[in-house]
Amino acid sequence: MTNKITSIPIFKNITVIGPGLIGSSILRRIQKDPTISEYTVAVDNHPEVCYRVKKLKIANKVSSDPVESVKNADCVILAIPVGAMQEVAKQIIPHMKKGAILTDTGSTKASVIAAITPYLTSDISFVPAHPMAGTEFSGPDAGFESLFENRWCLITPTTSTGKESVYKIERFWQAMGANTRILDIRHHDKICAIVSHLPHLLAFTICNTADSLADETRSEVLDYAASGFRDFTRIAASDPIMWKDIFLNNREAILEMLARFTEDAQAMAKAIRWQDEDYIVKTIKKGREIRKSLINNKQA
Ligand SMILES: NC(=O)c1ccc[n+]([C@@H]2O[C@H](COP(=O)([O-])OP(=O)(O)OC[C@H]3O[C@@H](n4cnc5c(N)ncnc54)[C@H](O)[C@@H]3O)[C@@H](O)[C@H]2O)c1
Ligand SMILES: O=C(O)C(=O)C[C@]1(C(=O)O)C=C[C@@H](O)C=C1
Repeated sequence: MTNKITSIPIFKNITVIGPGLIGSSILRRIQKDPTISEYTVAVDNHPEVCYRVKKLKIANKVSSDPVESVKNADCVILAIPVGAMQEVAKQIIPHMKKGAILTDTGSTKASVIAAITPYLTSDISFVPAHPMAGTEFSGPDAGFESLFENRWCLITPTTSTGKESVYKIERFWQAMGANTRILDIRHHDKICAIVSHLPHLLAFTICNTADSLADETRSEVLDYAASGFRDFTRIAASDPIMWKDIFLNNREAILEMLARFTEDAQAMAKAIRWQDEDYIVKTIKKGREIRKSLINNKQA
């Protein structure tokens, strides 16, 4: 059965490969707004994910066969870990419909583009995209239809991405509730290294540092964790496969941002050692300003 619509949908058939947190949130939004797509197929290589998506009734069809599932799609969305993009793209592109759009939600862009481009044919337009929204949870039960509401979706076209397909993917993400922005590929990876990848690296590391403390101190960390440490543990609870893939696929930008951060942390250490009050207060004030502007931009 297809979704009931009252106006021409952006896409007739959408196939989502990887209906986890991001993919299932997309499917839920389409279910709520059938002007996005008339018919949806969800594909996953984990039987338990297929089982849950069927139970949740968030797609018209659920399958474990990517090749069969892309044949009728006008738009195929890869919502899988960035390290799995190449293998899946290689498998599906030869079976996609002429004129169809291939897009993704991956957190790194240069590596995903490099992985997919060799398999593209002239009749498939690839529109790389990255919704800047998520949580520390993963899997189909973690998704929700308002996940992308008022968040940014960054689109990084390549030199061969058609203008018309970029426009369609922009409309698609706007229908998801997001604001869209076109960004240069390398610039995207640099920005995400500082606003997303480095904070996760710090969160994973601080939890490991706390865990490697002496036994009695470690148990106290857990007993008395105030909100500072607790906030780090939220993002440190994120999926290991997804984050291993992100770190290995945006190496240069992450290492550059980590080096800059290390220099700044050293400067702060020096200020504490020499009791440089001005430097310490100036640094803290900058943090407060950033928090205020996030709240003003409705991103906090
Ligand atoms: N979680 C976030 O906050 C967030 C935000 C924005 C973008 N992203 C990106 O979106 C993508 C999906 O992230 P997520 O959080 O939804 O992950 P998730 O783990 O919740 O879902 C990924 C799904 O892909 C499936 N999968 C993995 N390999 C597959 C394959 N070869 N074939 C078919 N299915 C496969 C998994 O079984 C899983 O159901 C990733 O590239 C991630 O970097 C994540
Ligand atoms: O909000 C969170 O918990 C997230 O981890 C979401 C988050 C982020 O770092 O902001 C994670 C990865 C993305 O690619 C985009 C968004």
